[in-house]
This record gives sequence, structure tokens and C-alpha cells, in this order.
Amino acid sequence: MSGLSREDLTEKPITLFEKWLQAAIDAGLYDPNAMVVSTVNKDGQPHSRIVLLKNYDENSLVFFTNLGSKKAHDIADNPKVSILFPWYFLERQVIFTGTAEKLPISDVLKYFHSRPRDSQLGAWASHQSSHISARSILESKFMELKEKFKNGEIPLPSFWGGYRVTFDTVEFWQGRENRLHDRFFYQKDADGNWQDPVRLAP
Ligand SMILES: Cc1cc2nc3c(=O)[nH]c(=O)nc-3n(C[C@H](O)[C@H](O)[C@H](O)COP(=O)(O)O)c2cc1C
Ligand SMILES: Cc1ncc(COP(=O)(O)O)c(C=O)c1O
Repeated sequence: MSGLSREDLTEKPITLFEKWLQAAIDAGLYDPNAMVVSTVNKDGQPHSRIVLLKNYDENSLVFFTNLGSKKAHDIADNPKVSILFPWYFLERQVIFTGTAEKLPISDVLKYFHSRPRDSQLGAWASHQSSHISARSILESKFMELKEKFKNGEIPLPSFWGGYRVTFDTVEFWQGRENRLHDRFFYQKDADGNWQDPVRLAP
């Protein structure tokens, strides 16, 4: 794997991100769009979990989840998040920091109805991050809902939604020999424009 040099950098970090995401797809990585989202709760305790990137544009990344989950509670208390793409098979990682906000219901509806019916039912069946005494409870709930919603469109649960994370920093990390890796860090200025990326020591 060759390094990352200044000539490889693009004016907007999303352009380079898109190239690296495509490389992860082309390399056949399992769930190349998997990203680690870290939140911080009201006591300052960080917590991380993987979610799937479902959309992005030049300023933001989008994921979908349960609005009663731990991550949703953390974001309600503190919308600052960090998102990391762990493409270590390619000796790469990309790290975003930014601010999460709930997606409008129109975006959520569109995505929810694009999911396989059983995934929609799975969302209904699971009060994500709550305590359950046995797996069988989840499975019987799923079967009950399958019967209930057997005809027509499955409605969007009020407790399901998504977040748009508008990012203001992005770091690209490329592994190199002797642990002398390449790192470039993009940051927005006060007017919201991307400054020239800086090289960070590995
Ligand atoms: C590859 C992978 C992809 C996942 N994608 C999502 C996702 O897009 N949305 C989601 O809510 N949970 C997803 N999960 C489950 C989360 O990692 C996590 O267990 C769940 O969201 C509950 O997190 P929380 O209790 O911290 O809120 C995924 C897990 C894995 C391993
Ligand atoms: C609980 C949960 N929700 C949502 C997702 C996002 O993926 P999809 O919408 O493609 O099911 C995942 C993926 O693993 C998941 O585990």
C-alpha cells in the first residue's frame, strides 16, 4: 500500500473520503460502510458502537437507529460525536468529528420503507438498549408483529429515526513502514470553509 501524500489530497475532504470508501468497496471489505460512532453522556463518559453509513454529502454523514437507544440519549445530552471508519485491512482509518441532529421524518420514512420488511419488523420488535430477560421475548414479539402487519405498508415506529452528523474536522490516516504513517487533518475555519489540510506526526 503506497502512502498518502499532499498531491493525493482534495480541496474538500469528502472527495478523498469517497475515493477511500470506493477502495474499501472494491477491496471486498465486509460492510465497508460500517463506522464507529462515539458519543459522550452527560457525565462525560464516552461510548462507542458500530452503525452503517447510509448517506452522505460534502458536509455530513447519515445513519439510522432507534431514538430510545443509549446513543440517542447521549446525543440528546451532548450532540458532539466522533465517527471512525476502521479500514485497517487497507491500513487506513478516517476520523470525523462533528455535531449530530435528528433527521426530519420525511427522510426517515423514505429510508425505513426502503428496508426489507423483516428489518422493518425488527425495528418494531426491539426497544434497542433496553433490558430483556430472554431472546424468546424478542422472537415472539417479532412473530406477533409479522401477523399484525401482514397486509400493506408497515408504519414507521415513532421510536425509530436517524441522525445527520455535520462534521467540522476529518483526519485521513494511511499506514506506512516503521510506524511512520501518513496523517492529514482537515478543519473548517470560522466561516465554515475548509482550511488547507495539515500533516500530523504519526
Ligand atoms: C456491522 C454493524 C452495523 C450496525 N449498524 C447499525 C445501525 O446502522 N443502526 C443501529 O442502530 N445499530 C447498528 N448496529 C448495532 C449497534 O452497534 C449497537 O449495538 C446498537 O445500535 C445499540 O447501540 P447503543 O446501545 O449504544 O445505542 C450495527 C452493528 C454492527 C456490528
Ligand atoms: C439494529 C440495526 N439497525 C439498523 C441497521 C442498519 O442497517 P439496515 O438499515 O441496512 O438494516 C443495523 C445493521 O446492522 C442494525 O443492526
